[in-house]
Amino acid sequence: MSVSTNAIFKLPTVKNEPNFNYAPGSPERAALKKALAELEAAAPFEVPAFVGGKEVKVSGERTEQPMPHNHKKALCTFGTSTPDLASQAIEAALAAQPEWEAMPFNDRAAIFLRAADLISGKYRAKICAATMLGQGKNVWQAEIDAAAELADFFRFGAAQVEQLYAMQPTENSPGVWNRTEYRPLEGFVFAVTPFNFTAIGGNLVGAPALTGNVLVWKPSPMATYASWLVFQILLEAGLPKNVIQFLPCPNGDATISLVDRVLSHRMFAGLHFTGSTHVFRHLWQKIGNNINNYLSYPRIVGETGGKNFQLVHPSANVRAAVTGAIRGAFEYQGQKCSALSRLYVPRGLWEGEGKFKEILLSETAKITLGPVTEFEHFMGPVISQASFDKCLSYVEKAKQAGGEVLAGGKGDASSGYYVEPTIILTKDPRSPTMVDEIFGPVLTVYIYEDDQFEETCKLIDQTTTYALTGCIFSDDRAATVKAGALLRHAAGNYYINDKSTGAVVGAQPFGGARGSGTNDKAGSMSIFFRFVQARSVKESFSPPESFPYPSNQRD
Ligand SMILES: NC(=O)c1ccc[n+]([C@@H]2O[C@H](COP(=O)([O-])OP(=O)(O)OC[C@H]3O[C@@H](n4cnc5c(N)ncnc54)[C@H](O)[C@@H]3O)[C@@H](O)[C@H]2O)c1
Ligand SMILES: N[C@@H](CCC=O)C(=O)O
Repeated sequence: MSVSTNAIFKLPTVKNEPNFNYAPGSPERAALKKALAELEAAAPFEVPAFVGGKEVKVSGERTEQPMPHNHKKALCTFGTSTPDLASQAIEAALAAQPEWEAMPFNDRAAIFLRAADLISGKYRAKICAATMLGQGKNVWQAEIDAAAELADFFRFGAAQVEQLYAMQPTENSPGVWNRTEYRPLEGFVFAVTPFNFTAIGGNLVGAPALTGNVLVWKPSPMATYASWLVFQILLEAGLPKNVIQFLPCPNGDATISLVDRVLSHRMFAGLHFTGSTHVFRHLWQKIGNNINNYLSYPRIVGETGGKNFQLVHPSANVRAAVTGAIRGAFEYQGQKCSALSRLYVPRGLWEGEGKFKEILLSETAKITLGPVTEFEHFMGPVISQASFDKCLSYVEKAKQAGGEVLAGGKGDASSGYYVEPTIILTKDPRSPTMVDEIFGPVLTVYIYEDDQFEETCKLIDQTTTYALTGCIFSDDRAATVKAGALLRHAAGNYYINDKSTGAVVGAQPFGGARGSGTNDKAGSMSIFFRFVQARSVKESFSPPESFPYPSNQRD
């Protein structure tokens, strides 16, 4: 319920956005093909910065966001937002704050509900097409991200903030009314967003804005166009033009200077980050170094890397476990933070006719790689040359560590950044590809002895610094219970007889602990606590008019 001047409103009930399936002949498939053709024909788009309610053409060298499946062609170009522009952006955001935080919640919520409808309706094909061309997703991966998850973040976000605001003190002594007011943070929030999910970019700005915060948004250079579209949709939905400032910037020195300027501002009130662990730690250190400059202690929210596991128990349904492994490791080319990259299989299930290895390899051999515009491919390109090189360098590292390449291991970056779905068998459970986040389609398998199940759980728990996602396939309830306990701290999102990826807003709040982030659970009410400053208000209807207490009276 939300309070306006003359009524208490109740938000409409929200539901997860149903997925389109894009089957041949379906209207959504035709609409998507049309959107892809239109974007390809019109690209490269020029994406400006947006500061103080206006587009700003940034002068100087322009950077391209290439299409990963056809990297000679750019989807968009953008300039380099400078530290001075960042300073202007902060002042513009701060100037917008009083009006935005004073807007009744139901009106803020209505903007995000309307944006969700624009995403799932009018702009569905366009935002999916932009995510496919710019971030190298196939149709299904774009649909579950840019259409469904983004709409879910905005709709569930509104409902979760409504729930948060409804959390009120339960105790009121006679003549007293106690209330809690959830104020936005005093200052601005800085959102630094990753390339791999259009929805995450939207949520990193959307969650703080829903709770009345103003923002400076530095999108990923590799997702600039889709981020710009999300921003345009929010404006069309009625977001006041100066609540979010949009600052595109290439990686490297330019980003470092921009970030330094933003993080040294006295009114910096919160960081909403998703990306790699090392960048997050670096930002945290900078914030620590500036701690004496700030008006308040900034809220630091960061969801970061993973080295996600799948544990197969000897009782497991092998076909289900293989399917979980293939989808978990190779969908979106292993570029989900939740992607599977270390697989533990018991020796008794591994080798032989109809066993795990045979099914895994024969199914993987059916995967085709190709341009995102050819809908039949299960896999597409990785995001960049750097990612391509990283994947192949890890294949070499695995070989040097004694690993055997069972499938893939090669790539071709001549037209798009294609890395084959790669499966490595290792005898060393702490070899580099079992420990480091690669963020590509490289899966390493370790075979454990069937009677070493508990030891293997402990090994999984202690192998990496990450604790993002993990799953177990088991049809033995006692083993499932045992693993659940031994792996309690090894993953923030844990799945039983399901793959390690695919968390849904409202259903599986997302985030990991240890080196994987602050685990503030995107997609749940918890995240909104980080972007409010509660104020407790006590109102006395009959305040006392003399100071002594009864205990002060003489006997
Ligand atoms: N845990 C999660 O929920 C989650 C979700 C998605 C992605 N991720 C993680 O994100 C990573 C992949 O995304 P990415 O490649 O965009 O990550 P990244 O860390 O390279 O970039 C993230 C953001 O930080 C910016 N950035 C890069 N270097 C910077 C620096 N020195 N100073 C300040 N900002 C800098 C980038 O421009 C981008 O906006 C993976 O590690 C993945 O696991 C985690
Ligand atoms: N929420 C997504 C992962 C987002 C990270 O990249 C999943 O659960 O697969």
